[in-house]
Order: sequence, then C-alpha cells, then structure tokens
Amino acid sequence: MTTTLRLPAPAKLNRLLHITGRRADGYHELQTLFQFLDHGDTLSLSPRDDGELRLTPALPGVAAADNLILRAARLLREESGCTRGADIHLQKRLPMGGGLGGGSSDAATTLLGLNELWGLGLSRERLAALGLRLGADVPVFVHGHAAWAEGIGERLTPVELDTPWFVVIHPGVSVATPAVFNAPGLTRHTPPITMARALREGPACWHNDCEATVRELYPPVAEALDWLARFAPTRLTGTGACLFAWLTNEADADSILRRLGRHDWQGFKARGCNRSPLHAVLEERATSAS
Ligand SMILES: C[C@](O)(CO)[C@H](O)COP(=O)(O)OP(=O)(O)OC[C@H]1O[C@@H](n2ccc(N)nc2=O)[C@H](O)[C@@H]1O
Ligand SMILES: Nc1ncnc2c1ncn2[C@@H]1O[C@H](COP(=O)(O)OP(=O)(O)OP(=O)(O)O)[C@@H](O)[C@H]1O
Repeated sequence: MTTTLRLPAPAKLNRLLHITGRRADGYHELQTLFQFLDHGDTLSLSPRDDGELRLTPALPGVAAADNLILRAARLLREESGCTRGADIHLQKRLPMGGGLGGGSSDAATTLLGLNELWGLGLSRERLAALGLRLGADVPVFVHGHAAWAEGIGERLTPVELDTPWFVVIHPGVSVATPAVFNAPGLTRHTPPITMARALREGPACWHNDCEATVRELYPPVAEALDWLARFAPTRLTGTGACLFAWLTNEADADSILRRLGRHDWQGFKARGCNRSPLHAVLEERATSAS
C-alpha cells in the first residue's frame, strides 16, 4: 500500500517588519514577528521507488527547476544521500508574491514531509539550515512556532502572540520582493527595539518599513490599505502585496468581507496561530502511530 502524506503549508503574516540595516551581501537586517494562519496550501506526498521527483500541477510562470518544492526535495536528497523519489501534488491557495510566504511554506512542508516519508531522521535544526538556503522565510515554517526574528529573518525566538481573526486582502497585483528591497527610498535604518518592548507595547509600536515604498510602486496596494484601514488597524505583510486587519471577532471579519465587492481584490478570513498547522498534523500522526 502506498503511503500518502497530506500536509498543510500555512501562510504567515509579518505582524511587524522593521528594517534595521543592510549587510555587505545586500540582504537586509530585519526585526519581525512571524505568526501563522489557519489558511494555506496543501501538499500530498507519496514515495516513488524509481527515484523520480514529480510535481503536479505546474505553477503558472514558475519553471519546474525553480519551483521551491522541487528545489527543497532535491536539496534534501543531496544532503542525505537518499535516492528515493516522490509524487507531489500541490493544492495552491496562497497568492504568489503575496507576502504570505506561500513558496517558503511549500518548501518547508516538503522538507518535513519527505524527511518523514523517506525515513531520513534529520533534525528540525538541520532542516531549517537547509531551508535557509532556499529562502529567508523557510526556517520559521520548519520550526513551526510564532517567532520574533532577527538577522535576515533566521534568528528565531518562539513567542506567544494574541490570536485574533484576520481579514487578508490581495489587491490583484504581484509584488517582486527584490524590487522592494532594492528601492532607493526604502527605510533601512529603523532603530532596533528589544523583543521585550515589542511584546509589551504591542501593535502601537509595530509597523512595516516596506509600506511607503510598496505604496509608491504599487498604487493598488495603497488603495487597498486605505480602504481596509477604515474598518480596523491594518498592516502590510512582508513586502506585500497582501495586507491584513485584525479583529476581535469573526463576525466583524465577515462583515468586512461582505463589503469587499471588488472583482480585482480577493479577500479571506483566517485565525492567527502560534503553532503551525503543519506541526499540529505531524504531531497528531506521530501520536497515533505510537
Ligand atoms: C520580506 C520577508 O517576507 C519577511 O518575512 C522575507 O524577508 C523575504 O523572504 P523570502 O521571500 O524568503 O526572500 P528571499 O527569497 O530569501 O530573498 C528574495 C530577495 O529579497 C531580498 N531580501 C530578502 C530578505 C532579506 N532579509 N533581505 C533582502 O534584501 C534580496 O534581494 C533577495 O534576493
Ligand atoms: N511552490 C511555490 N509557490 C509559490 N511561489 C513559488 C514556488 N516556487 C517558486 N516560487 C517563486 O517564488 C516567488 C515568491 O513566492 P511566494 O509565494 O513565497 O511569495 P511571497 O508570499 O511574497 O513570499 P515572501 O513573503 O516570503 O516574500 C513566486 O513569485 C515564484 O516565482
């Protein structure tokens, strides 16, 4: 019987994103608070004995060789010496270039899922280090806990945040992360704050340093930010294009979504989670197997 692992690849939000410097290699030093959503992509993974790695369906505009799922699978094989293959099916829900970390989350789910399916036994630390070679956002998805992050986003301290309802809007444009980080006008020198202060003061001291640049480069994002802020406090996630507002109850989220009514904007509601839905599924599996 073939084992198929069906695993979530949740979205993340950057509840704040402060840029505090730029390294010699061009990457930016940041401070951010990552939190997961109970909404995301789903991957189904089954082993193949002929060594082939197959992914369906193809993602529009992404060559198979560049797909982070296949890159993660190949990296894991190179590092472990494993020669097995896999069939991977991706149910994509997260918009690409949305700031929700969809590609990074798919990569992390692939690393954890194939580690289990192929019986490799690599530690979370080792998988996170491999993930960092694929993207700055991959390690938090591998570790699976809401986190205060520094460095380029890889130095993680687990935190417990409030878990409100969120309304997330995608304003119909795709933002290229490098275009934002390379913009001359980007704020790059926000004074660092301590994690203790960020947690003590809460959203009053949380902002996203990419917002001004993204507003300028992508006017539909600016329009959506202004619209959503009429109802509740609103921020950009990552480098956009998605933005989110937080609400104390689900009914308020529903009420905002009913007013959305624009065909070029897509919106959804989701609950914030401090533990990744991926890790919840993997731990449930481990418990029921023991
Ligand atoms: C903005 C965030 O989403 C916040 O969580 C991430 O820092 C971006 O993470 P990511 O999409 O995994 O980004 P990567 O694929 O590693 O980098 C894409 C490009 O963004 C820029 N980049 C990214 C992360 C970072 N800390 N500094 C950067 O300058 C670099 O030009 C890099 O070539
Ligand atoms: N499996 C994948 N899913 C999504 N994008 C992928 C995948 N593989 C490669 N990519 C490429 O990575 C780019 C960034 O995708 P992603 O969905 O992670 O963006 P994002 O949400 O803006 O990420 P971040 O918040 O980490 O900046 C896409 O535009 C696409 O070209």
